[in-house]
Amino acid sequence: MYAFDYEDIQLIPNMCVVNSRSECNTFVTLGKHTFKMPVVPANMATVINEEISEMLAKGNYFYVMHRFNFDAVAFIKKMKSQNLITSISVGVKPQDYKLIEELTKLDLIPDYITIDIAHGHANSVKKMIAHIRNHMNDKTFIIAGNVATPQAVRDLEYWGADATKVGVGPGKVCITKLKTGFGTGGWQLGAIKWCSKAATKPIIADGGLRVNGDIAKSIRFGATMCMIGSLFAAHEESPGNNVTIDNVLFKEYYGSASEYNKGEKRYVEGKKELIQVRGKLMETYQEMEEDLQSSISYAGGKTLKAIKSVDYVILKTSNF
Ligand SMILES: NC(=O)C1=CN([C@@H]2O[C@H](COP(=O)(O)OP(=O)(O)OC[C@H]3O[C@@H](n4cnc5c(N)ncnc54)[C@H](OP(=O)(O)O)[C@@H]3O)[C@@H](O)[C@H]2O)C=CC1
Ligand SMILES: Nc1nc2c(ncn2[C@@H]2O[C@H](COP(=O)(O)O)[C@@H](O)[C@H]2O)c(=O)[nH]1
Repeated sequence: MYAFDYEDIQLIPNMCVVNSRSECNTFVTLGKHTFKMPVVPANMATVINEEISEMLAKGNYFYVMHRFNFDAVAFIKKMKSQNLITSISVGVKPQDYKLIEELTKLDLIPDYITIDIAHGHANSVKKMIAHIRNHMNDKTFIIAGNVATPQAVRDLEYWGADATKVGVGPGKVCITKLKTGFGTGGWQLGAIKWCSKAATKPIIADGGLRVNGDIAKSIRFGATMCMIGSLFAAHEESPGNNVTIDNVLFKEYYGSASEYNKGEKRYVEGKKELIQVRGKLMETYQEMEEDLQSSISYAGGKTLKAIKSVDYVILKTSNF
């Protein structure tokens, strides 16, 4: 397979069928719910917190709360008391099994559960999917990952996942490729294409998106939703620490497998970066929505569906 990434591709316009880009609709359905945009902030401690989750849910945007030092029971109670969508992450450790049991007992079943581990094509994920299904039946939508191959997508779907998350090592603060030699870093868009051919359920493209146009490219190659860290990490509301250098405000953005998140230097596969603060989160959402509406118009349609079949070229040299 030819390995290519976001910057190696350009989508080719079709004849326009709208008079204004405001006619283009960026809505996407995942499970039982329809959201305003096919994007979700990464479930990382420097990207999302309870306040942002609540704000996104109220705005009808998809979110996945992270799983680090976090009281899922209290969070779900609070969100459900406001009739908001509930979406949490779990790992595969004993405490994660207990959490599923406790949530079931308390009748606090989340709308979405993301099983979030580095190497998601694993027996541990198979067991966790079975555990969730045993307790919650089909009342929750299970997203499982992360994976990198069609076989992994087929297995996770067969084990009961409702959606798979694709991307091992393409992230901005990821060092998996350097530390292990493995992953989709450098060819993430190719991996999305390859995996989506095997998928019968939605795929979430996770990591490696660097500009808004990468959302349309992910959709063209088979993603239903895009998980994004670095583009969402540096806003006034972002949970990362503030750092000021020469009167310019930055936010810390670090990997979930970095020493900063883990609190120890064991199996480190993530690093920390400073990103300049770019304003309010909702301003970025607004800009992303407008850019995606433009993408839909260039695709010659009125909905995201139009993007899925546009022609594209692979550039001889990267356009960046
Ligand atoms: N998308 C990506 O490319 C990556 C994402 N991450 C993120 O970092 C966070 C921490 O991930 P993770 O370490 O998996 O979570 P956890 O620390 O919760 O570990 C989950 C379990 O999987 C084991 N494990 C982790 N990596 C591997 C592996 N390569 N092979 C076999 N077993 C493994 C761990 O044991 P033990 O630690 O003892 O091996 C542990 O039992 C997550 O949020 C994850 O999404 C991390 C790396 C890559
Ligand atoms: N290899 C690692 N990947 C990580 C780590 N923490 C998070 N991630 C992944 O990155 C994406 C976000 O990528 P971005 O390019 O949009 O910034 C996130 O959703 C995870 O899948 C890590 O420590 N190591």
